[in-house]
Amino acid sequence: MSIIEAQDLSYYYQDGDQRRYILKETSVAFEKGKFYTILGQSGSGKTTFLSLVSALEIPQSGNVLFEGKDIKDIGYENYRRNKISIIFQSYNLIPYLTAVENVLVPMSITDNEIPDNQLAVAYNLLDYIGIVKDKADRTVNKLSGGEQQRVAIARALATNVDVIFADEPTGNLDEAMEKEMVEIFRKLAHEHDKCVVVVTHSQEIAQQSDATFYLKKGTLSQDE
Ligand SMILES: Nc1ncnc2c1ncn2[C@@H]1O[C@H](COP(=O)(O)OP(=O)(O)OP(=O)(O)O)[C@@H](O)[C@H]1O
Repeated sequence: MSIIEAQDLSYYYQDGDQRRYILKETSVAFEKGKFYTILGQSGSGKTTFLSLVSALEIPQSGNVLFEGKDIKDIGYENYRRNKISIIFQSYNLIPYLTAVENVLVPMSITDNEIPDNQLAVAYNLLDYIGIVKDKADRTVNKLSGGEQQRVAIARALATNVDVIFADEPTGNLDEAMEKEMVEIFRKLAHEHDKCVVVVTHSQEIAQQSDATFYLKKGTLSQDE
């Protein structure tokens, strides 16, 4: 069964008296244990799509289901806080906190069960993603872009959710770092049974994923 399902999603903005559709009755389903990519030209609506499936925006019509249940009924805030994580191109970390403090933040606001030894869990997560203790204790503005994105991935894992959305996560990183990030996403899907959905411009990343969807004219499909 799919963990995330978009059903007939439509999203438009009003341009004078015209409705400009970014997404038009598009449907797609994602499963656990798989690493998906979404490709599409600039302005095709990829970020908009991620915003809808992560409940940062609400579609004018259509539904998003999580484990078969409409996220409207789960509650948008509950869904955002407890069911999914988002990784952004610009990391969106809190710059004056250390790496480990950034990872602790979502643990303090989720309703999901988190072990008592949160600090140890946070250090472990960072270590797993390649941030050793010395770097974990640095304020994040003293880390490189690649290191900051690792912290953002560790933060995304902190609440133990099954679904990870990422919007151009390697957009600010060099090729070597991009490869390492892709390895992490593959591992999260294949070894930790996460559902990982990555929006990207990179054909190379798409080739490494289990399935690629192309966003064109408001519709997602597996055909180029
Ligand atoms: N509220 C809005 N008002 C006007 N235009 C909007 C609004 N929301 C989105 N758009 C436009 O919709 C289009 C789709 O935007 P979106 O950011 O989803 O595309 P994208 O595929 O992620 O692009 P990129 O690859 O460049 O990040 C863009 O042309 C954007 O300017």
